[in-house]
Amino acid sequence: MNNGKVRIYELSRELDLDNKDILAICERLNIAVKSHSSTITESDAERIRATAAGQPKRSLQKPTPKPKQKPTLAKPKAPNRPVRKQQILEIRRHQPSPPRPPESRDSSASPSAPRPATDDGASGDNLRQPPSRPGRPKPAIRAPQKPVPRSAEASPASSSPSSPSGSPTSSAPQIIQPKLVSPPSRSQTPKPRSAKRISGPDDRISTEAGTGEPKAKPTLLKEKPSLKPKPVIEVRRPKPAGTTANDSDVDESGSDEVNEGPVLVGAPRRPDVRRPSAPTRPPKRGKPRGESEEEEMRQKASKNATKKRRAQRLDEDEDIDELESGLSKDSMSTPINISLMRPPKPKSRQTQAKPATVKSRSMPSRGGSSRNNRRDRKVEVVEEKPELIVLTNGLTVHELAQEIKQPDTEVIKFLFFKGIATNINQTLDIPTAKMVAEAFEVEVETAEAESEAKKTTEMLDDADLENLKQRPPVVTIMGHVDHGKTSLLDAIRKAKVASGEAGGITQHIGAYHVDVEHDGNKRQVVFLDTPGHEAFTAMRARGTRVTDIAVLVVAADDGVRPQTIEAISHAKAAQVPIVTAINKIDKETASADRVKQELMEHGLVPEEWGGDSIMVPVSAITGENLDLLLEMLLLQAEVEDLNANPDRLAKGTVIEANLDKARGPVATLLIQNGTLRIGDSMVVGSVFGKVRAMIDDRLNRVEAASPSFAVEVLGLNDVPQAGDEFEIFASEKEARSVADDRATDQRQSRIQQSLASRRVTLNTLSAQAQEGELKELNILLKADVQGSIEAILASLQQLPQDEVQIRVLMAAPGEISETDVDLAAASGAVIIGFNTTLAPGAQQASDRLGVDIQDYDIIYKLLEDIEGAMEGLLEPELVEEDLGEVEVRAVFPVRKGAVAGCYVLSGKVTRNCKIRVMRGGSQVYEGNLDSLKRMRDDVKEVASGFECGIGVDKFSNWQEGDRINAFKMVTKRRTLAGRS
Ligand SMILES: Nc1nc2c(ncn2[C@@H]2O[C@H](COP(=O)(O)OP(=O)(O)OP(=O)(O)O)[C@@H](O)[C@H]2O)c(=O)[nH]1
Repeated sequence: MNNGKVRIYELSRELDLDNKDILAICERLNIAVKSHSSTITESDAERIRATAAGQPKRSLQKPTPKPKQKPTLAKPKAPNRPVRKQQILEIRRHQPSPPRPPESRDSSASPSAPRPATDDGASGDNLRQPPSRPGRPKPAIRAPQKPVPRSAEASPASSSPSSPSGSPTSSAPQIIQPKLVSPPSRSQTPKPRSAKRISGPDDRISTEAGTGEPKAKPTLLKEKPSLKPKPVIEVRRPKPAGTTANDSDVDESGSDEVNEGPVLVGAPRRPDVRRPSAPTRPPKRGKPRGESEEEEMRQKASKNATKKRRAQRLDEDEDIDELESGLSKDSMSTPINISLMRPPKPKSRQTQAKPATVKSRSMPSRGGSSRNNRRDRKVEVVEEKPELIVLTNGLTVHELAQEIKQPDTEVIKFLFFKGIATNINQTLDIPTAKMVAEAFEVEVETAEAESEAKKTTEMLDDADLENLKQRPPVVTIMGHVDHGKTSLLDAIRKAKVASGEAGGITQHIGAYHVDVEHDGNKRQVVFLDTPGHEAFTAMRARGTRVTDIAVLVVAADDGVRPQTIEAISHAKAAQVPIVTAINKIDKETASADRVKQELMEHGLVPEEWGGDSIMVPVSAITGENLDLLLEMLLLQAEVEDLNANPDRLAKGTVIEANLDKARGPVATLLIQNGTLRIGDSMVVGSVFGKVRAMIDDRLNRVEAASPSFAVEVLGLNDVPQAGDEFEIFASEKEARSVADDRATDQRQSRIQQSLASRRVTLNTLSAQAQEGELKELNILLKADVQGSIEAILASLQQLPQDEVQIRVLMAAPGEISETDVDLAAASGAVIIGFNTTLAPGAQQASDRLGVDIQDYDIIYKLLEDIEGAMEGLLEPELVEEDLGEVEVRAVFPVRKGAVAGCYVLSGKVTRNCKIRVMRGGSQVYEGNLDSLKRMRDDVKEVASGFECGIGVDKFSNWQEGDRINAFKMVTKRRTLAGRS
């Protein structure tokens, strides 16, 4: 007290209360003070004393109430600051704790350990208390937060050899033993917690505080890179047990720790950081002491601390890992840019994996890792529709949808609008599939071209490889119209075929061979004489598939023309080499160089100009350079290394086929492998045949035909198709069997094709009609008896058929058979059954082929359905529907004209209906009714017997007595009856 003044802190001492308590009292008494150093008057002091009289002394205060005052106390800054110092100081003084573990670099840890039970509640208080107060156990508060018992526990030190298990308070906290060699008996003391702090920032404080060892810690922390976390973790696990101070546990863990002690010393931190769970363990085992609450608090505190530390550590660890992985900091600092292309880290760390993921997605093609590849695949899955698909066979709607990457429903919908009702399992033939694909802007390439190109090689089996012999090249002449293909072939034939033989060739067999002298040997070249330009795309393409070399004829006076380009494309697609014959060089206007120039634009570069394309200027008329052309063909053939195995059963392709009145089916076959002999059993396409006779291109009857030669063959059961392959079988039986199977397949395929393009059901007739495709309804009628048939047919004839005609494909009594279904499928008909049944297999066939079978037992119902189906095909029409009649009884002029005051005579009148204004029997207006009112209100309609006001925008010349006919236009389905 000075001059009658008293300072708060003096008063608090005097009253043995905390400054804050005094301050609180001051506040209550409205005594203005700022802090504990503020002065008050003696009178105020007296008042405070009086008030404080009934207040518990500081030493007796309980922690609980204090927290409430915290906020109040917070104002005075003083109490807050000293917290740390105070903590440490007091810890030292009062720590009755047992011997400090050697590891306790965290001297700070130790203080917490000794805390007696009475500390529990002190947490709140201690913080508020002035630092200098001795005798207070509070400091423990801090301890619990950082208390990292674990490390201590981990380190055997916690149970110092000197201290018996039972005496936790025996040793002073400062004793920090670096040794890990601790005795088995670990004291139950809470010390271990102090060990936890090792990793906490407080550790450092404590270290500085004076423990000798501690200093090493900070170093360790910084040197983390060298630390290896794993071993530490292993070591630490046992700790908790020891921490809890159960003797038995202690012993076990203790032993472990001893063994691994050295590791702990070296790498104490990591474990703490990495194992957040560790701190929670001790409490469980520590319960025995009955300090569960305190334990929990400490754990909480330590958990938080550990979390923070862990976060720090993780960051640090990451850095370490990065260092370990050899990545420089620089490289890590720029990952954002670089990582877009490649993940910077090989390590699988989630936080980094994510960005890598994103990156790899953005640069799918770069991905080198499997993960990236996976993503690439995903991207492919999500891929957009392809530009081109290759179809080798018919395929189902579903398969096609998948091919063109469209939903099944889209394909079905498209087909439906094309009048083809399908389901996803229905097979589409190639033309239909192509149509669909192209509608979805996907180009279609039938596999024909590809397989054609391969055919020549497919003709060879592995077994042939040992017996391969050179064969003549098969050459096709291609080119634009009138460029001289035929003339060239004729010229060659005339020049090379002995006149006697050539003269004998009066019948065209589609192929012929010429003999050429080449390198002193007699060689052959086989020419396929393909049909004229009208069959260019089809037959020429087919020609290339069996062709070894294509001769491109280009008129020197005309140059490259559209079909020239087309021929080049075909040959290239079939990977057939091209030898160009620049024809008509005898003409004055001929310019071979110009042709070469133009051909270069299409990828054919003449050899003489540095390319690899053979070009020979020829004249079919003068015969100039024909030999050279043949030479070049043989040269090219050598390059192609054309071989076949003549010592096997023949295989090849049909060049031409026709039905000869005298000789029956005749086919010109090109043998592509093996040797064809008289008597061979063959299958051509789906046709069986037994070679009865063979005639070569020079009209000679031959017994055998070797590879690359063409012969006319007699003995087939049917006429095959040009382009069909033929194959010889060892036994006739086998050949017949194969032919039968193929015939069945073909039949099936044909049915499906017709089905796909013509399927009709009663329910889909309308759709087809809308497309303008269906003008007739095909019906296949089966009934119980002939009488029913006649009755039904007579009734059907009654139906008006001026727009849609009924076509009865077949009407017969009997059950509906599988054959009926086939017929219906092939002709796009609906089967109508009347009082009849389905034969076995018919239902399955109809399901399979999508044929609609309607069964009736009442004739009028049958007619109704058919009529309905037909009506569905008729365009709907707009018809006028009367609403009512209105009379104008007054005219009210308005701003824009006039409104008619009306009375509804009959029916009704509605807003926006159409009206026709009649006056004296003639129409004065027809149009829309724009406004309809009743008693000034707009209404939707007015019924008969009521008055209303009618306004029309475009008409106001109303007169009393006008009659208004109200009507509306409606769409009506036209009925056949209505049109008869
Ligand atoms: N001056 C001359 N005219 C030729 C030559 N080659 C063909 N011609 C004539 O060109 C015309 C067409 O000859 P073709 O052999 O019919 O031509 P193409 O290419 O077979 O015709 P298409 O079979 O219709 O495609 C005929 O009038 C031939 O006489 C030639 O080398 N010189």
